[in-house]
Amino acid sequence: MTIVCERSGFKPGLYTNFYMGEAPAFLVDDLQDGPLNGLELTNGTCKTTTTVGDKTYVTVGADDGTLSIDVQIFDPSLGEWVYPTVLGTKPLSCKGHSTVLFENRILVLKKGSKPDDQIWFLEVDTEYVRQQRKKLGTEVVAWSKGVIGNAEKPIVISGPSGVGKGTLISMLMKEFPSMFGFSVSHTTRAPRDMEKNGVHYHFTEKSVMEKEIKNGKFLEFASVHGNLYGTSVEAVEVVADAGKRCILDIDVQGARSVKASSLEAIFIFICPPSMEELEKRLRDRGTETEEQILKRLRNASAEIEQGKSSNIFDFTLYNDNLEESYERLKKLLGLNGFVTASPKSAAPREINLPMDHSVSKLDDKIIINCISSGPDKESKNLIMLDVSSLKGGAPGRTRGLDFHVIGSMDQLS
Ligand SMILES: Nc1nc2c(ncn2[C@@H]2O[C@H](COP(=O)(O)OP(=O)(O)O)[C@@H](O)[C@H]2O)c(=O)[nH]1
Ligand SMILES: Nc1ncnc2c1ncn2[C@@H]1O[C@H](COP(=O)(O)OP(=O)(O)O)[C@@H](O)[C@H]1O
Repeated sequence: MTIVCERSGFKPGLYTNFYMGEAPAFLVDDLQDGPLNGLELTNGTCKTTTTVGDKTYVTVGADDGTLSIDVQIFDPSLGEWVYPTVLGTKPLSCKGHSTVLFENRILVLKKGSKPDDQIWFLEVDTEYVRQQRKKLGTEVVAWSKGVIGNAEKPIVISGPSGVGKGTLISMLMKEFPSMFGFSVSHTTRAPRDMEKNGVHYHFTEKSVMEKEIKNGKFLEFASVHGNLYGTSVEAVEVVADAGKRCILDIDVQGARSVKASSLEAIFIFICPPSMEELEKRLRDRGTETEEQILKRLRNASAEIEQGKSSNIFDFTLYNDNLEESYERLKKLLGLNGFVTASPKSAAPREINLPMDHSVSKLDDKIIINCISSGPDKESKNLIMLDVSSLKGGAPGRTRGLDFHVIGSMDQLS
């Protein structure tokens, strides 16, 4: 990838942003006659430009916190602005933003935002974006929120209906409430009597779910026993953001999709001691009609076959005696003899970036130059954003970020 920023006094890839009122580093308006036609920029709008290869990405947001950031791409081969398909949840409530190109993504720093919402990545040419571009046949960009620190690997649990997945997961969550969080899936099936929307599932209309699948909301989805089920990117990320380890209860097709995704996870398959016992558990549970029970039993053999023979699963757990199976599950998760149920590692460092800052890239480092003005002095801080061990990315969060203060200076004003 080449970075084309050839204006005089402008170092390639070093400083590709400006904010209305500051000296512009690179004027989009200069690209060609009138390339901003159609952007309708008004006062109070913040825009940045970043050039990647022969394309210019413009991010536009309002500095009054009312608008999210929108993206347009100027493609010189077409000589026109392209409005890309924007995947992922985009950042909201911006009070201005600055950008810098980092490899195949544009790092966006939101001004005046909370520490957990100030770093975002607009992926413009990552593997995921390239795949989606091919699939959708349009220009694609994808948002991914940046997160300081890392999260523990999620746990994917699969197995036939009635084997005891839900029971084992509930036991784990009850014993270790601060350690584990459940990924609440979306489904088009009807809720059971005791099931709560948003807790057990997000019960969703089929047409709505199909539309959301098209919009890239799901990490994986599958048709199971005649209904649609899917794990949204958000379902996994909210658990990780809360510092908990995410548990996914999904079928074998879903497990296969997760295995192929960028989400690193531990895969566990739960097996029944026999088909007779599985049928007994399903019938005794009393949540399905006879027709649904028969359908689930028919699907069970194929699921067990795939669970055992595919290379998806790291562990197979036979759920015969419940207490013993639960102990074995804890053992394979390394939880035996765990006394304090608080695994949280030290809280990641948080930094409140002041409104007045600029961002630049120096070699492989992101440098943030912050200026804070007090009544009688002005402080300047140089902060390095460590991006050397990024993990994840769209679809999902970009993790592994860290801040280091590398210099500060107070000046009397
Ligand atoms: N692929 C996929 N499967 C899911 C998801 N949520 C649940 N499932 C699976 O769908 C199947 C049916 O789930 P459910 O209707 O709750 O019935 P149960 O397994 O008998 O409790 C189970 O195998 C679940 O693991 C999801 O988000 N994605
Ligand atoms: N090891 C076990 N022995 C006997 N019954 C079990 C065992 N594990 C779960 N059950 C029961 O089997 C039924 C199905 O379990 P559930 O957790 O709902 O399965 P799944 O989530 O895999 O569909 C429930 O009534 C549950 O109480």
